Amino acid sequence: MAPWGYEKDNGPAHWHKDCPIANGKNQSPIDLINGEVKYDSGLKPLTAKYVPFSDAKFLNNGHSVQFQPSAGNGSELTGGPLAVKYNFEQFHFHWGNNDTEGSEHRVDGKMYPAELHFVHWNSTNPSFKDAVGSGGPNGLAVLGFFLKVGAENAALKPITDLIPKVKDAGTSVTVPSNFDMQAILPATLTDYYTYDGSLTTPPLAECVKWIVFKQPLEVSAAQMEAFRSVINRDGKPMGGNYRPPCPLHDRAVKTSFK
Ligand SMILES: CC#CCOc1ccc(CNS(N)(=O)=O)cc1
Ligand SMILES: [Zn+2]
Repeated sequence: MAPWGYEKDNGPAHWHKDCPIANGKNQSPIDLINGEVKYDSGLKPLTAKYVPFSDAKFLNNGHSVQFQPSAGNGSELTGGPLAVKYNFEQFHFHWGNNDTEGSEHRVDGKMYPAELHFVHWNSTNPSFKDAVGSGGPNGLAVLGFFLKVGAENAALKPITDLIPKVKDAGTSVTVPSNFDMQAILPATLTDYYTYDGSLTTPPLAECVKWIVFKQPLEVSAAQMEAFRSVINRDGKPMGGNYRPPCPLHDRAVKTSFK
């Protein structure tokens, strides 16, 4: 199979050939249906502490654009549905070629123009790769933020301003060390959906505690256009790099809000 992607000949419908777990019972993303979720008063507030990175790259890996520090720096996620501390690994985006599509998760069938994922790994593992392969839904914790078009996002501007430098697959740039990742997050990490799921890209491992925030972040139309200028490894616009929703099967989606 050609390397996986989102085109007709290598997209989500093909992924099961290399990753049979694609047809598993704990796959992501899903459609978050408000009439079927259950409020859980036991969900604690989430705390994300992101400290400045001295040497981080912003790169085009052919299927997304990704902020990737070279090694751990003590940025961590705790609380919410998580029993232990999780280390920050990377963040990346999924988006569409127009404002009616682009997010991976949906809310009552509604798609947002984009979705931002902050990937973290369970610190009881020796490494990120061990956490992916650790089995069960506590290997990784991914924060999902919907993006909608509105005001310019000043916190993401240092990143969206770098996009022209990583237009082509396989390119990367160094991110200025004064980039403040914490500023991307809302002041309080409240009102989220959480459920046990998987990576939404190969290897599709069912190792993820998903935490998807109800409140979208805003980005400007110009920032959305920057994403839409990114090219994938086939030389085509990368927009459309989202997996469609997967069956919920017998999973529960819990909410931190009523
Ligand atoms: C071992 C291994 C591996 C690959 O690790 C990843 C990590 C994150 C992702 C992105 N997946 S998502 N969209 O669910 O955050 C894909 C592969
Ligand atoms: Zn993702």
